[in-house]
Order: sequence, then C-alpha cells, then structure tokens
Amino acid sequence: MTTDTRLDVHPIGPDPGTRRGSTLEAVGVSAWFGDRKVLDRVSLTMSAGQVTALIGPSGCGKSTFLRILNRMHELVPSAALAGEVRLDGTDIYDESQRITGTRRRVGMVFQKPNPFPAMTIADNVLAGLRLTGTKVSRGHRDDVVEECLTRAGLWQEVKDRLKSRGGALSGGQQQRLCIARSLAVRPDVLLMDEPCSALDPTSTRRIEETIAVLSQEVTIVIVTHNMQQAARVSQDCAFFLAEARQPGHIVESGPTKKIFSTPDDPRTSDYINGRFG
Ligand SMILES: Nc1ncnc2c1ncn2[C@@H]1O[C@H](COP(=O)(O)OP(=O)(O)OP(=O)(O)O)[C@@H](O)[C@H]1O
Repeated sequence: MTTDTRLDVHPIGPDPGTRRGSTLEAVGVSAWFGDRKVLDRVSLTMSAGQVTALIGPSGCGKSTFLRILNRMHELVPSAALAGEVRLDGTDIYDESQRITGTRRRVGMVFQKPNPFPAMTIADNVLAGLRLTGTKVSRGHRDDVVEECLTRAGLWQEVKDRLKSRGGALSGGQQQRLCIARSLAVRPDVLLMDEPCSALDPTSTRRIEETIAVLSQEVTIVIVTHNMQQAARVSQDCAFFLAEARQPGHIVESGPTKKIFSTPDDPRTSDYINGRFG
C-alpha cells in the first residue's frame, strides 16, 4: 500500500485533552521463562490519568511485568503467563482481544532511544501509525506530526528541520521523538522502561516534564532505578522484590508519598534508602 492512496481517516481514539487515559489492572499475574517462574501473583491497579512507578532491584521482574501489560512477553518463545490484565475492565489476554488492538492502546517507550535513524523526523512520528495500520490522509499528516512533537516536548527544537534524519538528534531528543511516535496512535496507556537511563540530567529533566504533561491525558507506567525520579514523576508506586532465587513479587504498593515516607514494610524503606539493591 502506498501512503498516497490512504483514506482520509484520522488516527483512532478521542482527541487529546478530552480524556484521562485508561485504567490497567493486573490480577494475579505470574510469569515464566521455560521452567523458571520469574513473577508470582502480581496484582496492581494502574489508575487512569496517573503515573505509576515500578521500582525494585535488578532482576526482580519489573520489565517482564511491563512487557506483560502490552502482550510483548509472549514474543519470547519460552515465555508463559497466568492471571489477567484488565484494560478498562476487559482482559487483554481474552481470546476475543486482538494483539494489534492492545498494542495500539498500550504503547511502549524503551530504555535506549530507538528511532529509525535514516528516516526523517516527521516520518519517524508517522511510522507509529504505519506500523499499526492506522490510516491518515496526506493533508492531515502535518497536523499529526506537529501535535505529537508538541505533546512530546520536541516541536520547538525540530520544527525547522522536520526533514532531517531522526538519527541526527541528541539522545534526549531521540527519546522524545520515540515518545512522539508512540503518541501518534493515541494510546490510552504509555509504558516506559527506564526511559532516562541513557540520558544526561538535562535530557532527563525534559523527559520528566514531558511525562508530567502527558499524564493528564495518558496513563503512564514507568520502570525506574532512580528513586528521586520515581518520587518526582509518579503518584503511585509499586516495590518489586525477588528474594533468594524466589520469583519477583510486589512487597507493597500505594501512593508514592506514602511509600517514600512511611512504607509498611522495612524492606521497602531499606531499598528506597539505598541499603540494598
Ligand atoms: N528473555 C528471557 N529469557 C529468559 N529469562 C529472562 C528473559 N528476560 C528476563 N529473564 C529473567 O527474568 C527475570 C526478571 O527479569 P526482568 O528483566 O524482568 O527484571 P528487571 O527487574 O526488569 O531487571 P532490571 O532492573 O535489571 O532491568 C530475571 O531473572 C531475568 O534473568
């Protein structure tokens, strides 16, 4: 299919500003790689319009849990899963649910910025639409590019060079370009797996500002090793732990303010205060 023959159809979903994201609810989620169980009965509600931070030491299953939330876990041949993930009440693993529909509603931004380096900045934004088969008219494409780059906090920096290669941007700009690409399909939920770990402090701050703005419209779940970042950007927080070769589980979850000030479990306090992990 050539892009020029696409129908005059706008991206799917309500206009930004008219909604507050979707609620994601994990219910009794367990996960395996082969025989090895890596998550044990994880239940967590990630509320609409909130930022939920997933924290915990390396290897406790945070990324696996995140990948379960948009059906990427099942791409690993040895992977298995139990439990439910409800998106606004509907289990995304129910056989009536199509994987492409879930991926469109639940976007993902990865640790390492991964724009298409040889593609122009504008085409990088539109690539998200092409990958999900969402049609957009030629006349509407410029609007989508501007809107998404604006929402990702990148428009002012790139508006005069939209035809430059995505690979020519700085690391932080590339990450915001990837966020813009995710936003083009108007997801209800954005999953972010350590989105700032490869970035300098200034770029990190820009991404955090972007997260704060986006969270008014999109539900955000972020994995971070940076406790200050979790405290800054999230309203809710879940502390994962895998002890003594046991599968990862949630020790406690709740409002970030409470988790960081008066956690119920001493292991949470020890981790947050850098006494292990
Ligand atoms: N593709 C895979 N095949 C086999 N085992 C895997 C795979 N991916 C992850 N694991 C294992 O699952 C467990 C959880 O890994 P995961 O990456 O989810 O942890 P994490 O908390 O995100 O770690 P980190 O903070 O270091 O990214 C680890 O023991 C890891 O070795």
